[in-house]
Amino acid sequence: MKPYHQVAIEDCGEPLVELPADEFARVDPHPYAVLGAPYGDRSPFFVRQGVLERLRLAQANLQENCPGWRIQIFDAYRPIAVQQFMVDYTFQDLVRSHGLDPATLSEAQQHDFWQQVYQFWAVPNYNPATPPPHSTGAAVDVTLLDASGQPADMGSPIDELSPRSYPDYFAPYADPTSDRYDPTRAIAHQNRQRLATALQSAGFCRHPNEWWHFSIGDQLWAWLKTSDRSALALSNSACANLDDAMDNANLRVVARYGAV
Ligand SMILES: C[C@@H](N)C(=O)N[C@H](C)C(=O)O
Ligand SMILES: [Zn+2]
Repeated sequence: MKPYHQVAIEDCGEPLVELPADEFARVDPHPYAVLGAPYGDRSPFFVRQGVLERLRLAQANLQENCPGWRIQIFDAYRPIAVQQFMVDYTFQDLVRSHGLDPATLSEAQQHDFWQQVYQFWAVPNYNPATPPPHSTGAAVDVTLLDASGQPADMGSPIDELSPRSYPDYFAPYADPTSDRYDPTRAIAHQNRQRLATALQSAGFCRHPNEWWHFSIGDQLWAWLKTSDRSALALSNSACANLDDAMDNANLRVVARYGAV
């Protein structure tokens, strides 16, 4: 259990809709589908209706600051069976990358490797009170394409199990007055900030360990909102939109999207 699983869920019933290919760039072929992840008749490029609207806003925000740049969708909706497949795949891949056989690990080794996996991946939990973020249709893994359509340098690939994935990992190298200044790493930091500014100004929250993972309306989002003291000072208005989904009268926060 993560702390954000304590947040209550009241599914608002918004449908899953496909991210229009003419509006949002996609990573193609889809990296998990290529591995054989069991999507059935669902596409990974679906989100809840309200999340699509916020992504449109995020891309417009991005293009105000960086004309011609686009959000590229790496992953969005993920059935729980796909979450299970990817968690198992990541565990096996990690173990093998250490020259070990997953079938012959000691208990201590298994524990250590699973901890590394779950620092970045959510548990494939079928309990409707604690769904994995992507299984709610509220979470997206995204990066940027620059004005020439090339992937922006973000400093490390999506899904890398390493500290380089932490959003501010390159911040110490980005200050031109510091001895540690490094122009290449500074660009990666700037691009991560561009991405975060675009998404956050549209209402998304970023995963604390992953520069690419953003969500709105799920349990992690609601939990991060309660940690934000300024959010608690919002007026007690009706739940007209996602930002107002917090019930400020008793400081309780409700996630709007359950697993679909
Ligand atoms: C690892 C990454 N692709 C991801 O989506 N992580 C989050 C936390 C998840 O599994 O929901
Ligand atoms: Zn994610």
